[in-house]
Amino acid sequence: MSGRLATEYPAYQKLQEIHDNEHTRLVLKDLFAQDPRRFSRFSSEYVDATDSSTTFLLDYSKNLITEPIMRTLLDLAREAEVETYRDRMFAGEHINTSEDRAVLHVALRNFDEFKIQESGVSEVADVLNHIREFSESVRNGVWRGYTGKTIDTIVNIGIGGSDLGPVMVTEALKPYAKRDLTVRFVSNIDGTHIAETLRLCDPERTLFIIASKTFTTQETITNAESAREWFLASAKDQAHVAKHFVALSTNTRAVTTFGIDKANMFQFWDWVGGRYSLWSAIGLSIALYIGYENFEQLLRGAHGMDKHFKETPLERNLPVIMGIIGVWYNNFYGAQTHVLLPYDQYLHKFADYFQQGDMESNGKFITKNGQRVNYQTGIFPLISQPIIWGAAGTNGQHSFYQLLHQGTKLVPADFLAPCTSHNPIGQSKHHRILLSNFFAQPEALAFGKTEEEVRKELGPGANEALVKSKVFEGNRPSNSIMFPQLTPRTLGALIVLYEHKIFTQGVIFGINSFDQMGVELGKVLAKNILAQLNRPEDVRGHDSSTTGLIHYYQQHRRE
Ligand SMILES: O=P(O)(O)OC[C@H]1O[C@H](O)[C@H](O)[C@@H](O)[C@@H]1O
Repeated sequence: MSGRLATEYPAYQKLQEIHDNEHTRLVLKDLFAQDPRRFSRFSSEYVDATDSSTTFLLDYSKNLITEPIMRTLLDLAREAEVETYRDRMFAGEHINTSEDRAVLHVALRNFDEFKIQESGVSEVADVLNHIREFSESVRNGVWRGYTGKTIDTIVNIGIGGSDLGPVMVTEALKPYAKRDLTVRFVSNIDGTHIAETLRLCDPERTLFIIASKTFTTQETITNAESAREWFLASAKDQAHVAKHFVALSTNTRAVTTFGIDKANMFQFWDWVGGRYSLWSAIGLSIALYIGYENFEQLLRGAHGMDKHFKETPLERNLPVIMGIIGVWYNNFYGAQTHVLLPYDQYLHKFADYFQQGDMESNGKFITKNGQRVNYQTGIFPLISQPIIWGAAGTNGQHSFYQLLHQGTKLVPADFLAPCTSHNPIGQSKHHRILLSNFFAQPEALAFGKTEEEVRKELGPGANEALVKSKVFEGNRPSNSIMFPQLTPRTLGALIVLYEHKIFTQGVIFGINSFDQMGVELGKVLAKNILAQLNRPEDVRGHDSSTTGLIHYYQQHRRE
């Protein structure tokens, strides 16, 4: 995050040389054959410092790496000053330079361990208490709606970071949920989203959480207004809003202007980035759904990984290891994407969540110093940030895995799975089948199937084209992450593993991972266009394509 171009570091040049000279020899089949200890050399078990049941295994041995490569990647991390920037983050320095803000999501789950000085940090415990009291009163039926009935549905209205984290975590931790409480999420401005959600709600028993850091986001405010209108159509009296609407925000004035009582506002602070906010008041829907104790376990699991990231030497620091291996593929192999493959249905929103986490953090072409990251040196463009995608369980195997195994693109993958399912139906028959796939896929990707093996299988006289089409070249890298069971605490640790991986890569790339200037232009243009939609003669200042599209809409609409 010094803002220097990654390519300027001596270790970067060295990595380029290693790649140029050795990449043809980096063949997983050979690397494993040459070194019987490869698994133990390149795998590590994480154990939470204060709770030994929070643990996972990271196996990164099926990567195109050797010890000298890892050493040089670690040199790169050191030259980029990953440790210094990490410490500056934890110290509350304003490392988000473009917005002149501290980056302190770590303070939300700190439980007073690290000393952090920044205004608002001392209020974290109070907000957690507020979350505890409120969630308990809703869950135990003390909090009642305007007709005296208990709440049975929570509707979180928010978008981006005010939606994706709670969506992912409430799905992931469903086994811990109070099942007579339903949680729903409305994010899209498309009226269909709120309309279809409200169809499922009873105004007397629904609690709306308006989640927006800024409380100015067009989608959220518009959806919130529509929800209030829908609610008042039944409740009639504005005074009843207080029992059914609460806000999560940093913007007290906008919340009260909307008509939500300050007492029903859960505060957070400008040093919490949207995509790092599920640990803040934005997690209220999580606490309501799984209970405050479980929410706190999630935070404690997150804190454990913070401690690991802060205190472990780089060569054993798991987020750093994942980060530098990612840099190896993105920058030296020209990999353009990274796939997240949780073999756990409860994690089916994991990739969606990290699409924002990773791509909104690091999808930037300008360094902190305002230089353009350089491309097009050598064969591969130096693409510094991957596109994140993925799907849960074996579904992907029946869809896009064809490309993973035999396509022309290198797609580094992370496989994740629990040893024990929360649903051991059929005496865990399902889970054993699931896991057999979790073990098989990385193996197939790494080691493939040779032409010789195919020939043997097909027998003499086999069609040549058929033989070729059945060959798996292998050598496709992956990480595998296994954990005993998906608990709140383990989930907290896993999310933070990725958060700090993203941090590490952002520092190496020299970019500011904590602003999001790239989302602004579209918003400004949409505002301008919204004012022009009524009449064709108002449509001005656009290219012919945009003008043509708006005119088509104006001709065909039926409103
Ligand atoms: O929480 P809000 O202020 O409503 O912001 C919601 C989202 O919108 C913005 O466009 C940002 O790109 C996201 O980072 C943010 O999470």
